[in-house]
Amino acid sequence: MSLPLTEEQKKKIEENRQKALARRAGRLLTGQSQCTDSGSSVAANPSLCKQGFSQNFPQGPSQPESHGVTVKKQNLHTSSCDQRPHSHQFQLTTPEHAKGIWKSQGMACPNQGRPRQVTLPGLSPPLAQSPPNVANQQLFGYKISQGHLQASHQTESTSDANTPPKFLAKAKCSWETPLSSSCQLTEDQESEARTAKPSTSGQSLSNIHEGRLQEKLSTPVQKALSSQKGQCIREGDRFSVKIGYNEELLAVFKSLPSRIYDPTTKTWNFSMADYGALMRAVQRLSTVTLQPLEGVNGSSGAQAGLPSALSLAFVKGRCMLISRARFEVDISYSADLIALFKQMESQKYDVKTRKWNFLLEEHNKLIMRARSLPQVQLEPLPKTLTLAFASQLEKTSLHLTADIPEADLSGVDDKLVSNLMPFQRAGVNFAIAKRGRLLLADDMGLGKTIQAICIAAFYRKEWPLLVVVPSSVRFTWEQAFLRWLPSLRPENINVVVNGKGCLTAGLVNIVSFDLLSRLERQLKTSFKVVIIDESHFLKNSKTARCRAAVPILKVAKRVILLSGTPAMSRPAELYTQIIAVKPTFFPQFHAFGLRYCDAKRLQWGWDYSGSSNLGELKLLLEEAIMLRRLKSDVLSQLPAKQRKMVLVAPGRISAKARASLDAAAKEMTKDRTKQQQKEALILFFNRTAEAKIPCVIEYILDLLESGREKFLVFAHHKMVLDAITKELERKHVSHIRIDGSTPSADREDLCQQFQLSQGHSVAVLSITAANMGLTFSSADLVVFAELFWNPGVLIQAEDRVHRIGQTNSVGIHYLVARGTADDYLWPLIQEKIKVLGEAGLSETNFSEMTEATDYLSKDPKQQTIYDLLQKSFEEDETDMELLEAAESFDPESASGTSGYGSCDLGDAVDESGSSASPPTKRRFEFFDNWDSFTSPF
Ligand SMILES: Nc1ncnc2c1ncn2[C@@H]1O[C@H](COP(=O)(O)OP(=O)(O)OP(=O)(O)O)[C@@H](O)[C@H]1O
Repeated sequence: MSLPLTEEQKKKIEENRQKALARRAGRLLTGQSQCTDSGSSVAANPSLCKQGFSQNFPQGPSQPESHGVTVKKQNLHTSSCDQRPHSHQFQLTTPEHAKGIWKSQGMACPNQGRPRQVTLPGLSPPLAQSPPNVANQQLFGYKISQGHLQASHQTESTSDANTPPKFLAKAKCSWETPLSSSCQLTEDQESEARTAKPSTSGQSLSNIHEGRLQEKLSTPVQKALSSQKGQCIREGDRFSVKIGYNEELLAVFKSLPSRIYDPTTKTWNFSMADYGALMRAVQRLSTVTLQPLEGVNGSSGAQAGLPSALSLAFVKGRCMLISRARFEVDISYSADLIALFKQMESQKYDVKTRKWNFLLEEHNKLIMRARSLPQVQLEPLPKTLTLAFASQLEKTSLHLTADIPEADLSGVDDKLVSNLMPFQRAGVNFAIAKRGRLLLADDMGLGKTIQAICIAAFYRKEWPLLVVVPSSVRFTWEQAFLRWLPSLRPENINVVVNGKGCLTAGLVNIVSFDLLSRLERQLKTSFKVVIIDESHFLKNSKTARCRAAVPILKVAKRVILLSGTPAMSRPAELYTQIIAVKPTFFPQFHAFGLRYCDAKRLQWGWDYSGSSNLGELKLLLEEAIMLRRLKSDVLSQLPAKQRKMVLVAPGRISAKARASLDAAAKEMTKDRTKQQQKEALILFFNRTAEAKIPCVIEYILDLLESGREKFLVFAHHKMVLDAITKELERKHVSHIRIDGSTPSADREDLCQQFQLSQGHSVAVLSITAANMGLTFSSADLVVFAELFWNPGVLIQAEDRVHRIGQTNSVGIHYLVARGTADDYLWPLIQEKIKVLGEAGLSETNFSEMTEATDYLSKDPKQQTIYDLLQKSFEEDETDMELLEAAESFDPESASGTSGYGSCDLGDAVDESGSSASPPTKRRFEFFDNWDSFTSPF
């Protein structure tokens, strides 16, 4: 990417060139007359003439003429192979005619066939043989086009039977004719030859010599018709060669010491030191023509008097950050710049990247000095980076570890502070050091919620607080606030459940992204403290969510963004989150796009979907915006299992489902016979399953949107399993399903399929059919869409993931829907687990590891139901009855207690897939076993 030379530079070059040409012409003519004066032909004393050349002109490689002189292609190169005519008549030989290959004179000369000579008096002999007065000779009255020599003069030729008449008539060649017709010209070439008539008059001596000089500098050797074309391309201080396969050339490549083969581009590249050698070798190859590098002197600028093209080339590049302390310069070769680099104290050359790098503290000095080099344009680091790394830029010595002070959390509830794990405490310190504006991007399950609550609580004086979350976790957030901040009363928390809600009614206001975009107009004053959970939901600036949230964030004093996956596919997704935290960073997206999104201008506009300079982006984010720890970084601080009770949104339960549930609950509290009570209980469970479906689906989709790739979803009712798989199919999410109807033989295969799958994959599993014997250790999250009254079965199901082979801490999410049977099942399960733990039969303590363990209200009606459940489960036959009854649940039936196929039967169903009723005995064996574990008393 070189810029045009300035007028002054051009003028200077032209002056130098003219002087050099004049000097050389003088020397050349002296040499020439010596040759002719001696009265011998070139052949008689070739070395003398050759020497005369070599003293003045670069040997070997063709050179581009970059001094404003038109390049005419002619091979005037002298050669040690003395096949030149021993006369003033210009003669060329045509070897290997059969292949149509035009061998250079520098090659070992062919001797196949007797060379036939065509005399062309109008053409001059080679330069070394030229008489002093050559002005009127048609030295350049032909040109090589695509390796063909084309002449436009009247040709006097000896008659040659092997020369095709057409060629003789039209081409008017002046070389020894080939023995075949391979030298025939195409129509295009003929017309090219016609238009290539030389000016035969008015050519000054200097012009002629200029032309010769150009030839000497820039002309590739005359090649045969089939010569393979290639091109040299400059790449910093190296160059690559773009050409197809050629055996001879490959041998040359392999002989060059600096050779590197790039398998990606399938090209060879070399250091500039080998350029001259390569071009000289190529000149001697008959099968290859290489277009030289623009502006580069192949003999490394060795000719006296000529300005080095390399030193004149305009180079443009930029600085890139490579670590918190160093930056590198990405720029093409410039001798002056290298000299400058070497003056820098902290200079280092990276042999791998072939780039120079320096300490940040030398950045400004380097930029200033580079500005004094007229041929160099070096772009400094962007302002955003210099601001973010200001401390490094100003440093005189290197302190790489950023000291983050311990925050004073004495104003935050002790329950929370004392429960923070060390890395969580460090996260809080980081946030406070960043004045409450950050993107907390810890891996999923590392406890971003507790950290965010702590950070927000540190700024409690600035509340009311706004918490924007995916709608499926609004109530989980409410519970987390209540759990970790006992100083907060439930009435201080306002969960906005619909479009009629008020955004500012509480001290803590929790709202979903979608409701925020509907309600933001309510805001008269801005929130000073805002938490955004799953902030990557804001990745697209055109969405209503983003349009509503970003203005709120820009004016807020504290912005706590939480995301385990801030960008799921490309850096462009980070932009809105970056400006939400630091509105002054990259105020224009385009600047961000150019640097980090590999922005490309296409026909219809700019494409920002790519990525570039990711290392630098990571450094910038980590320095100024983001804190990210992976599970593997803090594994030693994590419990093996992290259970989470997710209170799914009651608002998602339809009015019809709610009515059914209420009716079922009412039925249970009536004074009925034992059998009637059980029937009511069964109906209550079935209606719970039905009611939870929309919340479960919403939660699973939110997990997928949040970047959770692989997880297990356990459910009990066939109706729930069906609804989940149907939705995953609709969304084209890869998944497997194992339920009671899955033959044993297929289960292991499905399990393996899931274990080996890449990307998004969900295992939809029946609690009763897939809770043992299978390993799903490639996932680290288990979601229970439904609760099951036997906690032993739940723990066994959890352990499908938490087992040998699992290297991560495992997340367990229990979806609990308020106003359903879950209200009773959840405390009941915890109670049972507690009993097991006390008896030393379970290490698990749900009560300590989950939020909201005591949300069950003490309503007498509810207490009755709880008691009923507890009593029922203590009876041996209840499992059987529940399963049997649930199996026949048909949501469409009036009673809700009849019909088949709605509940998954676990291992009980006949593996042949028969829909006939499975043998009852076998069906319940499994539960009998589990009762012996879970109900020891
Ligand atoms: N210090 C802690 N003490 C007790 N429990 C904790 C602690 N930190 C996290 N947990 C528990 O770990 C579970 C996961 O935490 P949380 O949901 O905040 O993770 P996350 O990072 O937000 O995950 P995701 O990105 O999946 O939402 C929760 O049940 C939470 O209560």
